[in-house]
Amino acid sequence: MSRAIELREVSKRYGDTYAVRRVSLTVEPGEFLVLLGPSGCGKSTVLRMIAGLEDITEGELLLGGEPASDVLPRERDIAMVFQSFALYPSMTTRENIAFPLRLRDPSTDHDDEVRTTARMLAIEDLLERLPAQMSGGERQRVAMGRAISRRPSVFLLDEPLSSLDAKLRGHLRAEIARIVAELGVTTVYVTHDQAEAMSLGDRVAVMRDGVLQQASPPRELYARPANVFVAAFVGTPRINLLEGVVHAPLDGPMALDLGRQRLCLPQPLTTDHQLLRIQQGRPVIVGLRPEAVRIGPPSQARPGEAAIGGIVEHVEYLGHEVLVHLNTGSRRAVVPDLESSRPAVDAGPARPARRPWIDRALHRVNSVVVSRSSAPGPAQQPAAVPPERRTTAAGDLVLRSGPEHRVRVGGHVPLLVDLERLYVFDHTGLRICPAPDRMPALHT
Ligand SMILES: Nc1ncnc2c1ncn2[C@@H]1O[C@H](COP(=O)(O)OP(=O)(O)OP(=O)(O)O)[C@@H](O)[C@H]1O
Repeated sequence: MSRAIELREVSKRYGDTYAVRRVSLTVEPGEFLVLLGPSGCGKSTVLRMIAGLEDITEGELLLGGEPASDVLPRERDIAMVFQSFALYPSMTTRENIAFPLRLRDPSTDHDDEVRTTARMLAIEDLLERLPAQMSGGERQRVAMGRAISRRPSVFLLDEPLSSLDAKLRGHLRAEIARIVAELGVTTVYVTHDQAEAMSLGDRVAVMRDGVLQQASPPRELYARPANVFVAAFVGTPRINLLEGVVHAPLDGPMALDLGRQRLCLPQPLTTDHQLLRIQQGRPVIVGLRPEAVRIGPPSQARPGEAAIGGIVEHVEYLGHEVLVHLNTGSRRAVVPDLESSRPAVDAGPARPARRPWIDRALHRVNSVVVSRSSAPGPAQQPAAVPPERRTTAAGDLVLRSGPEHRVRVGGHVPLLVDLERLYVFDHTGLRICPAPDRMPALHT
């Protein structure tokens, strides 16, 4: 039987510091929920509170609809697997898997249950081995076997794959998805690896600094991130985030100023774009996923695409695709918490400050583009990101392209931006385009 897990306004405080703040979240019976976030955001603490290994400072936990905050860990019918495979070194696989069963019922022979579990995990040929005689991946399978052998109603996994190499991680990830689906048990899985989270979870709950940011199915998380942090944490390469200013004159087309270039919003305006009008003159963060920008001249623009230009700074050939790093003369918006935990994707080796040829080339691009769209004056420069956090790294935009595109470092390329895939976040980081499902009240 699997049970629902419900956290109601749950907080955890260590001394004066909150590790988890007012998290409310329900995991439905049989659901696979992934807790995702950077190191130190409180994921493991949430898991440990569900398991009863940490007391809840404020709020309430319910298991299967029953208050459980004060229930002893061993009475919660929960199994947990940690990053480090907690196996008894002197016990064989068979004995390790049988151990929790023997604890519950010492008088019975549990061989059938052990065999069923071993078959499910494809470790039947390891039953007589000791942990020291197995690889990391095999040991982690045995640890899972031990956790699931007594068929818990809730299964908690804390970064179970993080100490394994990439190939094994990919393989075991698929195995975990299969096993959990087969068991049909309510599962909470902690990771800081967004690809792992997106591929495993029925829903992914993103945390930052102890606070739950959004809990949604993976597709929704990617397509409709609630805020700039979620947008940036999910997706590889990371979404391009640029400082911008909304330009919405009463008598002309609306646009987003990106420093030296401007994205003109296509007419007639979509409802989402119309709603940006109230941000006139305000600094915003413009988000463009790498697949929302393509190389192409203005003459090839499809409806809904806007033309800009950029200088190629770095090209990553990945075989099936090419990532092109460009300098468009915009400023990258920096999202605190992300920069240290997840480095900008494959931006290549650290480079010195902008090279002279880039300045010359940018001057050429900008003199063309700016003449089309009167550059914003200093008063219009966005202040969304404090100057001390602004990055001086060259290259502000990454686009994903087919391997057939051959671009030259230092070359100027025309770009087409799909404005149907445009994201805009306000100065607090909340998504305002596409408009949020629940619009905030207007303050007059
Ligand atoms: N026993 C403790 N005493 C004091 N602070 C703690 C304790 N345990 C955790 N913390 C703090 O609580 C915060 C959340 O920790 P937690 O382990 O839940 O984060 P996490 O998201 O799981 O990180 P990681 O991915 O690195 O494991 C961190 O700032 C951590 O330093």
